[in-house]
Amino acid sequence: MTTSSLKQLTDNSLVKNSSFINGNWLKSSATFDVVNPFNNSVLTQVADINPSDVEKAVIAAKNVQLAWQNTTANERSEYLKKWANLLTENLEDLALLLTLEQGKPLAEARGEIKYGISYIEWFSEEAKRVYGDTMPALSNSQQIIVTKQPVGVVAAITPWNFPNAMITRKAAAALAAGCCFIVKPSELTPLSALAMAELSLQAGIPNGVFNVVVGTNAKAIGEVLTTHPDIAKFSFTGSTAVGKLLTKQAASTVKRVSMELGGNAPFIVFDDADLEAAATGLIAAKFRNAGQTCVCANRIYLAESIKQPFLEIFTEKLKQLKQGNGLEDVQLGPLINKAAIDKVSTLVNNAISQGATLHYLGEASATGYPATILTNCTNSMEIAQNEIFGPVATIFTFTNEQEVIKQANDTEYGLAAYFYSQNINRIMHTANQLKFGMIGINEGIISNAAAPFGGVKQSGYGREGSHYGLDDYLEVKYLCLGNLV
Ligand SMILES: NC(=O)c1ccc[n+]([C@@H]2O[C@H](COP(=O)([O-])OP(=O)(O)OC[C@H]3O[C@@H](n4cnc5c(N)ncnc54)[C@H](O)[C@@H]3O)[C@@H](O)[C@H]2O)c1
Ligand SMILES: N[C@@H](CC=O)C(=O)O
Repeated sequence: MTTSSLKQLTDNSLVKNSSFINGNWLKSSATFDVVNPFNNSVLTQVADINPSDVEKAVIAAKNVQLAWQNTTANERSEYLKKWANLLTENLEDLALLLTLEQGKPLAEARGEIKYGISYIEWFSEEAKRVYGDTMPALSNSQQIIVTKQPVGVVAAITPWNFPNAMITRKAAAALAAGCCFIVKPSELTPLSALAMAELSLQAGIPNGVFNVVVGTNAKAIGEVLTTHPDIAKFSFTGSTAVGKLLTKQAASTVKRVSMELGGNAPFIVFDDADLEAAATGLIAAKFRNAGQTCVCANRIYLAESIKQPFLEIFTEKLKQLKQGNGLEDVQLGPLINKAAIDKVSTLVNNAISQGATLHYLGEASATGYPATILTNCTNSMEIAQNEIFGPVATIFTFTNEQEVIKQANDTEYGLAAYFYSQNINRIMHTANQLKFGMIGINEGIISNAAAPFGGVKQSGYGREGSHYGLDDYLEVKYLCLGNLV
């Protein structure tokens, strides 16, 4: 399967070319190109929403908010299940679309669609478990009752690196809680979001409950979504720089805000680790999505005594990864665009000029970046303090536990961290001291719908997935029942 065209889809009605508002496809005279990052060919054109039309989505969501929140939890659960089932029935087409617009290997794209569906399935069940509370009152004539209510209309902005799952992780929780939802996906990957909209229509989700606005003027669209008084909550996944800006904007109407931002994950291999397992975990944590993942291992700390044997195992594994067109039998796809390649290239060149050693350089396609291992890295290098977002493994060494924990925490980010050890005392001590929202212990892949995903420090706040994932979409309401006799 190598022709790289949307014609390969079994059901071409999944290819939609305009924003989805109130159950309708909103045309616009202006369009933008959606490009396949592997060969830079234009896949299709999509209507570029005029930012003044974004308010139509807000009005549509507001108009139906009360009716949606008054459906029963079971009814919302059924809608979500139908949507999930339709995504499952169309898994192959959705994966193909995702690879074509984003570049990741087809097997990974299938994995992302299943991962995205798992959030819809998860929250279709959690919808039924929005429990309240009662508390002992200070007087026998009063009773304290706590209920939970949907916050209201939710707006979201999502990135290109997970065009499906970063949307379902928010939308499914919002819809389950009883909130109507508007999302602006990345302009680089709008087709996956629009296909999900088509399937929401087929699932019978009422008009106005799920809306998708697509356009290139992210700043202006973002301004509407972060400042409109009829939007109660704003949820963002993307870079820390943009997250800071949007947080400020949302403050003007004191919106509830969730921020899923960038990461700079340390990956520590202690001298008592199972080296084979650690190398396998590192391949997954570092090279998934060609290193374009917020939870990617960004700094790899090896105990000095196991550095050589570990590097031998790791390098051998890395040599097995083939890079190229995501539709062929490869494990590494292209980077998203030329700017991404240039950024990675600059970080690597600067690291080498600052003393890092080029230990391994793989082969790359024209639009990819070669799988790379740099040794002799130090925390003061630019590459250690920035998200690399590419297939480059940077190796640091350490000689004692306290030193490596200090180095691992030496970052403004706090999303994910990983370490490998077989000593339970060391495991608990290290896990407790790492200042990150998620810790992989002897595990390189930590994301799943049952677990709370999110960061601390400048990686943001709020949690997605798990039973915690509903909290951001619910208001706690206290009822004081008085004058009881
Ligand atoms: N913590 C998480 O769960 C998580 C998940 C995925 C990606 N990320 C992060 O996302 C980043 C990569 O994605 P990206 O390059 O798309 O990030 P980005 O911040 O550049 O863009 C994310 C989204 O914001 C929009 N945007 C950009 N500028 C805007 C503005 N001024 N106003 C309103 N919207 C604006 C973009 O169009 C896109 O839809 C990385 O930093 C990665 O770590 C975090
Ligand atoms: N890869 C993350 C999202 C960040 O890029 C995930 O595992 O959900």
